[in-house]
Amino acid sequence: MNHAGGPVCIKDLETIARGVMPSGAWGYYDSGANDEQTKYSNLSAFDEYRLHPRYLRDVSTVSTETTVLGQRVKTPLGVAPCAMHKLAHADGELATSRAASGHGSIMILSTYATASLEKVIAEGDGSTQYWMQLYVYRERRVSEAIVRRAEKAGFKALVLTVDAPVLGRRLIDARNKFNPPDDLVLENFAQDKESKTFGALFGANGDQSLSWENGVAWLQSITKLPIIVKGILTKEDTELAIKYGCAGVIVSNHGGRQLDGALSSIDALPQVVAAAQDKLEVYMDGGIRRGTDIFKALALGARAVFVARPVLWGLAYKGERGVRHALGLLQKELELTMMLTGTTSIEQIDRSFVYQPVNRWVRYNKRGELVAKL
Ligand SMILES: Cc1cc2nc3c(=O)[nH]c(=O)nc-3n(C[C@H](O)[C@H](O)[C@H](O)COP(=O)(O)O)c2cc1C
Ligand SMILES: O=C(O)C(=O)c1ccccc1
Repeated sequence: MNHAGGPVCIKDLETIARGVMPSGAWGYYDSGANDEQTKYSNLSAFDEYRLHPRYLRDVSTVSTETTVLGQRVKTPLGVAPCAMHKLAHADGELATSRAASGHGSIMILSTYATASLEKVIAEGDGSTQYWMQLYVYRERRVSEAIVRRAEKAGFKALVLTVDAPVLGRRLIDARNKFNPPDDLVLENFAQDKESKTFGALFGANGDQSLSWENGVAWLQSITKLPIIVKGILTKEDTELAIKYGCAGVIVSNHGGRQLDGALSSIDALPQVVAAAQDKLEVYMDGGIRRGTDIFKALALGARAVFVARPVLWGLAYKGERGVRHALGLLQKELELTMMLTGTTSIEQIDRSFVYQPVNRWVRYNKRGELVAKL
C-alpha cells in the first residue's frame, strides 16, 4: 500500500503501525484472546447494521457537540484506557493526552499507564474530561491511593474495569513470551521488576474475589466521584449497575482480549440501553474504525464511544501528531456520515437511522479480509 500522502483511514494507520512496531509489542496491542472470535466479531458486527439516510434536510452546518456526565464535550468520541502507551512511542500517554485535549472529548487513563496521572492531566487544556480507569487490588490501600490522587488531580470520574478478574489468554503473547520491557515504568503505583510481569499484575495484585459489594459499593463508600463500570455486556449487570448507583456503564469486551466468544460490543449495546432506561449513561467501545461505526453506536443508544487500538496505531505512527491524525480521521468521518444521513446534531441520531441486522451475511476471516457468508 502507498502511504506517501499520509494515512487516509484507520486501516492505513494499522498497516503503518504494524510495520514500525517491534513484533512483541505489536503482538500485545493487536492480540485478542484464544481464537480471536470476539476481536473479529467486534468489527464484522458493525457491517451487519445498515444505514437509513434521510435527504433534503439542510446539512450545511453540523455539530457533534453533546454532553457526557452533564458536561459539554465537542464530540462523543473519546480515548479508551490502554496500558503502556510507551510501547508505541517514547512520549507515551503525555502525547496521547495532548492530542486528546485538542480533540475536546474524554480521555480515560489506564491504571497501567507509563506516565503518572498527574503529568497526564497536566497536558490537558481544560476542554477535555479525564477519567481514571481502575483495577481494584486485593490491597485496597493501593487502589484508594490512586483514587485520592485522581480526585486531587482533577479527574472527573472513575472507570472500574470488571471484565479482567484474570487476564485473558492471548496466544501471540504466549508464543512471544511477551512481558513489559524492563525500562517501562508503570508510574501510577510502586512496583518492582518481578511484580511487573502480566502474571503478577493480575495474579498477585489483582483481586479475584471482587464483587458488586466489595468492589463497587466499597468504591462508592470512599469517593464522591461518579463511578462508571467498564466491561458490561448484559441487561442483568446493567440493572445491578443501576442498583449500585453507578453513573454509567461502558459496553465492552475489552477489545476481544478477555473472554473469547463473548458477544460483540455493538450487538450487546441495545439490551444494555434498554435496561438502562435513562437511569445511567451508556457508552461503548470495541471495533470502532469508521465514522459510520460511531454513528451506528450512537443510533443504537450510546451516549459516547471510545477507541483504543486506533489511538495506539496513531501513536506508533507519529506520537502526538499521529494520535491527532487518528482522532481527526474518525471525527471527519463522523461529520461526513451525519451530513450524508441528514443529521446535523447528535440528538437527532436515533434508531430510525439503522436497519436491524436480520441478514448476518458479512464476515471477516482470520486475516481480517472481508468474506461474504450465505
Ligand atoms: C493494548 C491494549 C491495552 C489495554 N489496556 C487496558 C487497560 O489497562 N484497562 C482497561 O480497562 N482496558 C484496557 N484495554 C481495553 C480497551 O480499553 C478497550 O476496551 C478495547 O480495546 C476497545 O476496543 P478497540 O481496541 O477495538 O477500540 C486495552 C486494550 C488494548 C488493545
Ligand atoms: O492488555 C490488556 O488488555 C490489559 O488490560 C492489561 C493491562 C496491563 C497489563 C496486562 C494487560
